[in-house]
Amino acid sequence: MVPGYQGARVRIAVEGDLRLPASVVTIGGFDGVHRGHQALITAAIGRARRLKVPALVWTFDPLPKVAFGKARPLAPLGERLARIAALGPDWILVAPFTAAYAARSAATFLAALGQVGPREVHVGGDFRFGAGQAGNVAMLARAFPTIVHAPVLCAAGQVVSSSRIRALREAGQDGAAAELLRSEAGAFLAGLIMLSHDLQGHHA
Ligand SMILES: Cc1cc2nc3c(=O)[nH]c(=O)nc-3n(C[C@H](O)[C@H](O)[C@H](O)COP(=O)(O)O)c2cc1C
Ligand SMILES: Nc1ncnc2c1ncn2[C@@H]1O[C@H](COP(=O)(O)OP(=O)(O)OP(=O)(O)O)[C@@H](O)[C@H]1O
Repeated sequence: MVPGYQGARVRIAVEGDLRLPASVVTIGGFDGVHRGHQALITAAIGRARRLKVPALVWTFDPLPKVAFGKARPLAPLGERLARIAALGPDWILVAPFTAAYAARSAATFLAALGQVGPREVHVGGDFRFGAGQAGNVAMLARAFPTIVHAPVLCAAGQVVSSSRIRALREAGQDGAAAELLRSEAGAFLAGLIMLSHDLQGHHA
């Protein structure tokens, strides 16, 4: 078996096309799918297995910070999806982050989230949503059971973040950046295999 391959099929949907009666959801741009993201997604998948409902990773394309011209992505969408798929969720939902989407209110976003039946939502404490970033975890928690995760730190005790990885790369510290992005050996390959299964499924 390929290391990291969970044996499950990961399905990809576009927001609006998917309705689920129940799920465990985690949400974010997940740029790079670094070790903090991996821990968050893996925890959400663990809870979904325990609750016997599908695990769904809700992400955005383009990344909001890229759409707002604040940063360039660490990796293209295909790599992001493959790295998420390698962690073994049942669904990856991609929301097209258009200007109209970014203008949606926090309440409108919560209504869309409701369509996938969140039994739990897993995010970090800094998660924001809705026009002007008006929505926060307190608002999310009023709508759905919300689990707020403490940030994963690196060996030096600093928060692992996409911004920090970008800064490390810009400073020529590629090794340190790669360490924060590290995942199980073969996991990226396994994710690609799962995605290709998914594409074959769609074309069958
Ligand atoms: C419906 C919606 C509207 C958003 N509008 C804005 C916005 O106006 N300005 C902004 O900087 N970010 C906006 N965002 C992006 C969020 O602040 C945030 O980046 C996104 O939910 C992903 O979370 P993450 O940054 O923790 O990965 C919006 C997000 C959503 C879901
Ligand atoms: N180190 C971390 N540990 C646990 N959760 C994290 C960590 N970093 C981000 N998250 C969570 O992952 C989700 C996606 O976060 P996001 O894509 O903004 O990552 P980020 O690394 O914080 O990016 P940026 O540096 O651009 O702000 C959010 O719910 C966020 O709180």
